[in-house]
Amino acid sequence: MRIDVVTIFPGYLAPLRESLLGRAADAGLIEVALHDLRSWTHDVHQTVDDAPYGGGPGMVMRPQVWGEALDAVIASDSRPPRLVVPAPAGRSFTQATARAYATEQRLVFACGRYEGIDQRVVDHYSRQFPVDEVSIGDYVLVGGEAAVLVIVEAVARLLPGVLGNPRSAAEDSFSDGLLEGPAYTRPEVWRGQAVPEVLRSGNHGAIARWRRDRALERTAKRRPDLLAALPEDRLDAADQAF
Ligand SMILES: Oc1ccccc1-c1ccno1
Repeated sequence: MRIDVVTIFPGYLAPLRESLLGRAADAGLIEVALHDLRSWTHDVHQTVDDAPYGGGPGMVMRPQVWGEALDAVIASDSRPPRLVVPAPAGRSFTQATARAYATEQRLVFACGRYEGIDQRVVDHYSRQFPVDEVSIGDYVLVGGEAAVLVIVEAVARLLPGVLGNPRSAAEDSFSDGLLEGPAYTRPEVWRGQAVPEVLRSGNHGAIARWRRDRALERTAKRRPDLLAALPEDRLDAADQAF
């Protein structure tokens, strides 16, 4: 997978070259290219924003600069892109979105700052490629760069060969629509708290049931919306207690 990120703060995306993602890039599983939006400005101040039409606070990022940048970046590789624009008003980015993005040949991220990017940029490219405005949560950031770090990590870890143990991605939270339950490791007792007996029993059936119950319990308590959204056939008779 090829990932391009257009931003006025390329340094913010340096973590994409670290650890898991760094190893994935070194193994050729993902190819990450960072592009400084200001490279496509033509004035001495490298202006990327302007006052919003209709007035109001803040500044809006100019369509001309974004158009030249995205034209150049998209043309730099033959793989068809999905353009992803992190935005507080975007559709929620979920594990399902991450799974869908993991099947793409190429993701091009446009990092907006200030009050966002002139809407005509999204409208223009939507006529040529799939374009998603996505939100990583109900809060406001200063720019899209942090959201790109979150999205790229959630997607890259699903790519074959990126995680050491492929079962991790298959069994982590949300993979079965539920939150993961509690996890334990040695020592058996820590500050007077013992690891639940069942986990040390070696009874794999009982362990699987206990883990399912803890996941259902935690999901019912913390994210009842996820439980309500589960298709009927995903809950068996033993699950009905939740
Ligand atoms: O708050 C933002 C500002 C710019 C770009 C993205 C965001 C955002 C907030 C939540 N998800 O994305």
